[in-house]
Amino acid sequence: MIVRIDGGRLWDAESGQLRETSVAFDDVTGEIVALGQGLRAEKVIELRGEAVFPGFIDMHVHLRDPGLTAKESLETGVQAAAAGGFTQVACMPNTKPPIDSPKLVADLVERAKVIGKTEVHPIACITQGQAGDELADYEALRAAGAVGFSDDGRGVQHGGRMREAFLRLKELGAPAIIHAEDETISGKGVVHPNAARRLGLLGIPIEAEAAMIARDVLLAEQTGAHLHVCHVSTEPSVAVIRWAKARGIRVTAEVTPHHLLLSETAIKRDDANWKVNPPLQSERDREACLEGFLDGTLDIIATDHAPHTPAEKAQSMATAPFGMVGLETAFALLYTYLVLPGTVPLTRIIEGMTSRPARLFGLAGGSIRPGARADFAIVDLQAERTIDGDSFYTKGRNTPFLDWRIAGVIKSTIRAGQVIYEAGEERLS
Ligand SMILES: NC(=O)N[C@@H](CC(=O)O)C(=O)O
Ligand SMILES: [Zn+2]
Ligand SMILES: [Zn+2]
Repeated sequence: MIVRIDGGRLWDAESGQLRETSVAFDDVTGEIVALGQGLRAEKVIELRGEAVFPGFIDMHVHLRDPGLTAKESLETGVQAAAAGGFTQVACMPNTKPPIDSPKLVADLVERAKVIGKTEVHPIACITQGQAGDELADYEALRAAGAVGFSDDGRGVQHGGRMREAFLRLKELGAPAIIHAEDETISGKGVVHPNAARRLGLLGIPIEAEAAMIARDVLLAEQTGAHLHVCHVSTEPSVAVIRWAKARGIRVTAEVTPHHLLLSETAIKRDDANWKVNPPLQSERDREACLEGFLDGTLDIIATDHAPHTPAEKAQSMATAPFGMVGLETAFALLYTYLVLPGTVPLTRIIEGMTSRPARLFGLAGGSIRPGARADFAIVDLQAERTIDGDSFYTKGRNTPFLDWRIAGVIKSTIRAGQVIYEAGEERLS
C-alpha cells in the first residue's frame, strides 16, 4: 500500500531546511516512492507542521542483552531507541556472555526483527570474551551480521594484539571501533582530576584517552584498516584525530551529547548519575569537542546509551558502574542547547545523526529521497517538556539531565514504512 505523509515539514539535506511538502512510501517494499505535492496514495498520515527527519542512527548503545537484563533488555532498549527517533542502532558486545560468537550475533538480529521496532546491528568483540588476548573470528561474526568490532567498556591494552586485529579487519573491510583508554594511565580513577580533588575521589588523567588513540591511528595508518574512535572527550584526542585525518589516515570518530553539553564543573556532589567513561572533562575539553564536531574532525553523534539499575547508581561514585542513558533525550538536548542558541547548525546535528553514520558504516536509511528506505523521525519542534525518568521506556534512570527543560518531542518513528513508535504508547517489558 502507498502511504503519504501530509502536513509535515520535510528535512531537505541539500538546503539544510525544512520544507512544507509531502512524501509517499510503499509500506510493502519499505521504500520512499516520491516527494512533492499531489502524490497518489491509499492511506494518508496527517501531520500538523511537525518536522520529518530521516530516522536517526546511533552507532553506540548498550542493550545489555543477553545476561544483564536487569539494566535493559532487547525489548526495552529498542523501544527506548524508537522513542528517541532512532530507526537503527549498533549495540556493544559487553554483555554476559560477550557477543563473540556468530550465534549470539544472529540471535540479536533475529530477535530484534521479531520485536519489529528499531533495527539492531550488533558490534562483536575484538578479543574473545573481551579478555584482551585471543582475537575473535571476524569473518564468521561478520557473516552473521556484525557491523563492526569493539571491546567497548575497555580498551585493548596490548598494542601488538591490536595490530593483528587491524590487519585482519583490513582484510575483511570491517571497522575497528575503539574504546580508547590506557588503563595503566587511568588506573582506578572515576572522574576528571578536578572533580576528584573537590569530592575526594580518584582522578582519571585526561591523557589516558589520547594515548591510546595515538597508538591506534598509527596502527591504522600502517595497516590501512578503518579505525572508528568511540566517545571522544578531550582536547588532545581531538587534536590527534585532526592530525590523523590531515595525514590521510582512515579514522572516523563519534562524540556524545553529554560530552558536548556537560563538563566536570557541573558535578556538584558525589552522585553516580554523573559517572561515565570517559568522564565529563574540563570546560576546555568540552569546547574542543564542540569545535571538532563543527569542523568534521568528530564525524557523528552517538549516545553511548548505558543503562544501569537504580540500585547500582545509588552507590558512591567510587564504586558505581560508569554510564548514562541517552537514547530518549539525545535529539531534544542537542536541539535545545546547541541548535536553538545558534552554537551548532541544525544541519550538522541531523547529518551527524543520519547521513554520516549511514555512509560511514554502509547502512540503509539516512536520507529522504525516492528509493531510500522509508525511515523517519517525526518531531514536534515547538513542543516542550521536562526530562522525567518516569516517562522513559528504557529501564535505566541514570541521567544527569533530569529536570532539564527540552524542546523537540518525538511524535512517531517509522522504519521501512512501518510505524515503530507513537508518543504515549505502552511500555514493553
Ligand atoms: N560509557 C560508560 O560509562 N559505560 C559503558 C561502557 C563504555 O561505553 O565504555 C557501559 O557499558 O556501561
Ligand atoms: Zn566505551
Ligand atoms: Zn559504550
